[in-house]
Order: sequence, then C-alpha cells, then structure tokens
Amino acid sequence: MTTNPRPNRAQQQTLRAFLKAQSKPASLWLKLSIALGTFNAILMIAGAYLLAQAIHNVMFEGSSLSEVTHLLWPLAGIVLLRAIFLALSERLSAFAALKIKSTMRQTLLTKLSLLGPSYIEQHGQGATLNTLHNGVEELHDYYAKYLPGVAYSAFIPLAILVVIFPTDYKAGLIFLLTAPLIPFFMILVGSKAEALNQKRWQQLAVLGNYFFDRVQGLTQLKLFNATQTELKQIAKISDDFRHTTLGVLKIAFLSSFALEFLATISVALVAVIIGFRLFFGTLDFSTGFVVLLLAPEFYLPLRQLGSHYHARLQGISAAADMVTILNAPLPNQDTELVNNTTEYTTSDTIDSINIKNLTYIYPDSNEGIHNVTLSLPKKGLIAVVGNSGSGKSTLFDCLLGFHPQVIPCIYINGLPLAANDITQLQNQVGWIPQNPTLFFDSIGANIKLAKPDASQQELEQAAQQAGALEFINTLPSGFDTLIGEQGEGLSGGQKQRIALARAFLKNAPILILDEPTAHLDSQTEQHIQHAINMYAKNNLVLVIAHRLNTVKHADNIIVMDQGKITEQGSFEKLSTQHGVFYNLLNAAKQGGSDE
Ligand SMILES: Nc1ncnc2c1ncn2[C@@H]1O[C@H](COP(=O)(O)OP(=O)(O)OP(=O)(O)O)[C@@H](O)[C@H]1O
Repeated sequence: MTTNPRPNRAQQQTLRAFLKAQSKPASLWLKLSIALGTFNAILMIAGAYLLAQAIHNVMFEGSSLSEVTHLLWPLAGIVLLRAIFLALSERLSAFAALKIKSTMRQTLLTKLSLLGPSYIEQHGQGATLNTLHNGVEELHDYYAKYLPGVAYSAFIPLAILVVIFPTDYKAGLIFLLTAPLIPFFMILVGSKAEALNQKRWQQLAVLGNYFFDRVQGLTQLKLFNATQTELKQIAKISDDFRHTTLGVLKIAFLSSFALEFLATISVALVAVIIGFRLFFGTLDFSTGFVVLLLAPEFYLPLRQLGSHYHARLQGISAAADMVTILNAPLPNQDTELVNNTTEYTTSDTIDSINIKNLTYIYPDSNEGIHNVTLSLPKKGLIAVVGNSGSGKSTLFDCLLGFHPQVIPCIYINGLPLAANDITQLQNQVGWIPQNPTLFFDSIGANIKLAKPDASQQELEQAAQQAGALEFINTLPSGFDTLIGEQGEGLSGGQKQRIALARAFLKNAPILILDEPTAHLDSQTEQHIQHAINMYAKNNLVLVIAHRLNTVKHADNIIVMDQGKITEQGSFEKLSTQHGVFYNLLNAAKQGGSDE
C-alpha cells in the first residue's frame, strides 16, 4: 500500500486548485449561500445602527417607546430576515457540499473502474475505501464551512470598516490594526497543524488497509490462533492514530482558544477606548454604541475562519489521495492504438478473438505471462490448464480487462478494442471466479445484477439452466430470500450456481469460468457441465480447469507453463503428446485425484 508523503508548497497549491475546481458542479449554490450570508451581515450592520439610534432616542432624547416604533419595526423585520437568511445560507452550503461529494465519489469510482482491480490491489483495498468514504466526507466542512468562511472573512470586516470609518475613524483604525493579528496567528499554527493532519490521514489509510484485511480473514486468524497477536497489532496502530488525532485536536483547541482570546482582547480594547471617549465626552452615545455592537461582529468571521481552518487542512490532506487516483495514468494511454479509428464496437457480433504478443508482468515482480499469442473461435468450449502459478488466472484477468495496459493486445474480429474502454470488453463477458461475489441482498437481486430488467420468467430460466431453481424453490421466500454478505447462509455449491445463473442471465457472447464445478456434487456437476456445454454451442466458453477429467469434452485445451502457452489441442492429441499436459495427466493419475 502507498500513502502520499506530505505535500510541499507547490503541491498544496495544486491541491487547493483541485479542491476549488471540484466546487464547479455546485458553484451556483455556494455563491448563493455566500450572497445570503453577506446580506445577513449587511442587515446586521443596519440593525446595529437602528438599535443604537432607538436606545439613544429613548435614553438621551427622552423619546417614549411609541416614538421609536419607526425604528423598532424595521429592527424586528431585520431580526426575522436574518434568521431566514442564516438558515437558508447554511442549508445551501450544506447542499452544495453534498452535491460536490457525490460528484467526487462518482468521478473517483469511474476512474477506479477504468484503472481496473489491479490498481486497487496495489494501493490497498482499505486505503482506497478510506479515500472513497472518509476522504470524501472530510471535504464536507471544507465546502460547507471553510470556503464560505473565507468569503465572509473578506466581505464582512470590509463592509463594517466601510461604515465605521465615516462614523468614527478612530474605532475604524483600531479594527484595522487588530484584525491582521488573527490571520497571522492562524498561519503561524497552520504549518504545524498541517503536518500533523497529513500524518493522521496517512495513519488512517494504514489502519483502513489493516482492518479490511484482518476482518476479511477473521476466520483464518481464529483457526490459526492468531487473533490475539493481530488484536495487539491493531491496538498499536489504533494507538498511534489516537496519539496523532489527539495532537491534531490539541492544536485545533489551542488555536481556537488563542483566536478567541485575541478576538476578546481586541473587542475589550475597543470597548475600553470607547468607554474613555464617552466618559470624556469626545464621542456621542449612539456612535459609541454602534461601534460596540459591531466590534464582536467584526472579529466573528475571522474567528470562525480560524475554527474552520481545521476543515481546510483535513480537506487538503484527503484531496491528495483523490488527486493520486484521478491523475493515475490509464495504462494504455500512451499506446499507438489510442488514435486508431477502426476499433471494435460492441454492436458488432463477435466472430473471433485474437490475443497478440500479450505480456503482463505484475508491478514490482518478474512474474506474470509472457508473449502470449492465441486465437479464440466464435463459439466452443476452451479449457485452460496448467500447474499452479503457470499464469491461467493472469491470462483470464487480462481478457477480463483487469489489466487495462494489455487491452491493445486484444483484437475482436481483427479490430483492436477501444483504448481506455474496459467496459466495452467487459460488456461482452460473463465471468464466474472461483469465489464469486454475492451481495447482501435477495437471491433474485443477486442474479438480476446481470440484467436488472429481466422478467421473472427469464430469472427462473437462468436459475433452471444453472441447476439452482430447485433449491431456490425449497427456500421459504424463494427468489426473495435474503442472503448475507458473500452469500452467507448458502453452501459453496449453491453460491456457485447462483453466480452461474447470473452469468447465464447476462447471456454474454463470452463466458469465462474458473473451475465452475469445483464445489458441486457429481449429479449437480453433470447438470452444470451439460448447461455449460449447451451454452458453448452458441457462445465462447473459457474455463480454467484444475481437474483434468472436466476437460475431456473441450473443443480445445490450452496448456500453460511458466507464464507461456506451451501446447494446445484436443484431449486425445495432448494426452499422447509427451508434453506438459501428459505430465499433468500422469501426476493426476498417480495422485489418484483425477481420471
Ligand atoms: N498480484 C500479484 N502480484 C505479483 N505476482 C503475482 C500476482 N498474482 C499472481 N502473481 C504471480 O504470477 C504468476 C501467475 O499467477 P496466476 O495466478 O496467473 O497462476 P495460476 O496458473 O492461475 O495459478 P493457480 O492455478 O494456483 O490459481 C505466479 O508466479 C504468481 O506468483
């Protein structure tokens, strides 16, 4: 797993620009929210003048309450309007943040699907999930609070200065001189807080990966009695994370405290000076009172910006991981095929698939498959066999588009697949891995994943074809039976049949299976084998076979050894040829596991 090192100044600028650019889908709502917030401040200034005037008239001019109603009614209206504007402004900024987050998740998911599963494997599933979930969540306050806060801290103090200077320039000067203290202090603590925030974010990614792996392998850990050791390790990582989080919080609390203190001192300073000036009669009450009312409001946006500064740091830390994903180059971006205008399009029926000189080596390793050239027919049952580690799964992963950089080596009907478009290939493929993924949903919904608008009849037909209908019908709720995550509550064979039904429902021209009958009893195995053979009459079925007795009826057997295709042909031909297949067959006979 990789985490981003602390971004330098230039990278931070890029991250800020990135965050700003992401606000585009909701910029109208954000602007509206800021406009309402600014209106609210203008009303507050007007309200301060009205209140000061009303009190001045009652206390110093001897006016009765009824004589100041022309001031009090607008004041009441202002109070009401301010409450409405404030609520609307907050709702709009929250709505804008929600919109930005959902667009961001969508963008990240689209990019991840283009990068393929190997990217996620390389970077860690936990860390990727952390970016998609926590990372995107961390942006909420950045957009809902920090960004509007930046605008308010520029507009509101400026608006107050504009009205205070003509009213009382001395008070205006005090405001002007004390205001920079707050941003200055913010920048001072910002650098330390930023480093800590970055560290905290990296630790969260490590924790995410660690948790994800351990929770997935909990049963194994229990069986190997390793739960205690792992718990200790998790406790240690959590403790490191706790320490850093506390460090971040300590700085956040300290800076909040210091900002409050600075603002309070500044307001007190203004109040003392106003008090002296009133005492010595160099200032009239109504002006002094307006200044006193506006003083806390002058510092408020700056104080709030200080407390939202934490949201900025969190947003920048989280954005670094998002930028890494979004900037990750699509592996086939540089190939000469990008500009190829004659590409295969999904509307064409598949007549042939050719793989030409396909080499895929896993990152940071020498393992993979080398220089594979293979012609696959339009239909038929093709089995891929070979020793463990010979490259069968890697070849299938390439065909499934999981390693996008090799897509240019795949030709359909003699035409290359569109570069950068894995989905184009995947739309044509039904796939059942050894442990198919079933989701926490009903059996019907799990099968319908392949074709959401399938009718009940189609659903039943696919289940029947996969040998699953009988057991589904014995369940109390049939197709509506809820299954747990990863098919919890079903046997291995039942899960396999549901996955097979899903693949049959998709009715893709290419069906790729990894040892499809591994978990089945012999009767069901025969049933499924028959269904697969029938499917292969009209489509191409590629099967990884570990048990050689299942490949007897294959139209072609491809034998892999050390990442290369060493031989291919029918069962009869290969079993007489003294090659890898012959050795595999003999080894299986001696082991008594096959044949
Ligand atoms: N994620 C990975 N990172 C690095 N090397 C890998 C990775 N996955 C597989 N390999 C290596 O690539 C080679 C081919 O592996 P592959 O899984 O394709 O073999 P296989 O024939 O499917 O094996 P099996 O029958 O045991 O499933 C092996 O040497 C394996 O160690």
